[in-house]
Amino acid sequence: MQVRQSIHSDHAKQLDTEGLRSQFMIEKIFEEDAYTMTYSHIDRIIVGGIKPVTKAVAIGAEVGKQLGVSYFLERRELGVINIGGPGVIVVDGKTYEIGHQEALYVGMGAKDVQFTSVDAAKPAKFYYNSAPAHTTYPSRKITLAEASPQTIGDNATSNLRTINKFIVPDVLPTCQLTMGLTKLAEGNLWNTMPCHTHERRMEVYFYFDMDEETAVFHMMGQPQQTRHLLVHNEQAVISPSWSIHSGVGTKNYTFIWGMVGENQVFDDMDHVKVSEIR
Ligand SMILES: O=C(O)C(=O)C[C@H](O)C(=O)CO
Ligand SMILES: [Zn+2]
Repeated sequence: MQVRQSIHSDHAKQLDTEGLRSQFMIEKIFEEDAYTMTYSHIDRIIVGGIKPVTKAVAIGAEVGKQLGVSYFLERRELGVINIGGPGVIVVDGKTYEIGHQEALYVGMGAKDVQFTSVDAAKPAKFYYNSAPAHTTYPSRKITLAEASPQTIGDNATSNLRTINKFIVPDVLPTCQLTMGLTKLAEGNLWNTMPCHTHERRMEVYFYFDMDEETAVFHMMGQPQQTRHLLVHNEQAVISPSWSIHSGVGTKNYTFIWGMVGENQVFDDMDHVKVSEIR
């Protein structure tokens, strides 16, 4: 498990490229037949990927020890979105078939969660976020059709995109976690511009569906102290509450956003005018 401490905006604005990358980027999300796990002190979100190829993968008791509990989800909830081939998740004996771009919410208290791929030649890639929880809400699969899609932006501003809200209060109850998947239309490059902050929630962006020789310039920092991070395929960025989170790609791409914090109101954003960004 990698641990990232919270970071103050006054500290962040002093950092060079390597400093920014080591604080905010998660460069490797998927490893074959294993899980990865990054624990951020910012709202105590956990971020990672699970890629079973030849065997089932579970987040086992070893993590319970690091979290000070006896198993991973003893005091946590989990959101998973599969960006790979068809997969299966078994939660305490109950089987969920999770296809490409389908999601599973797992409520607090699930003891045994096993991840497998249906076809080793097209392995599932389960990207996940986990947040501290106070009660158990029912585990549930969410399909893309159920994910409350919203198409916004415009070709003229190169930001036409569809936001698929998988894990939001309109779809199912959770303690604090919200997650969704935003897909940019072909020829469109900008996400979340005009940009925003939300002091009440942190957010993690995970970029994927990117070709080898493409990149996203992810914008971060306070609105008048912006910096950028160069992101390649299947890399994630931790965005503290004080930071904008927006990006422009050299080609269209898809990303998963996950939020944890004070409220779950998707539209509760403090928008920043483009003319006011520095
Ligand atoms: O494309 C977008 O705009 C988004 O996906 C926005 C994120 O979901 C977000 O920042 C929510 O606060
Ligand atoms: Zn946001």
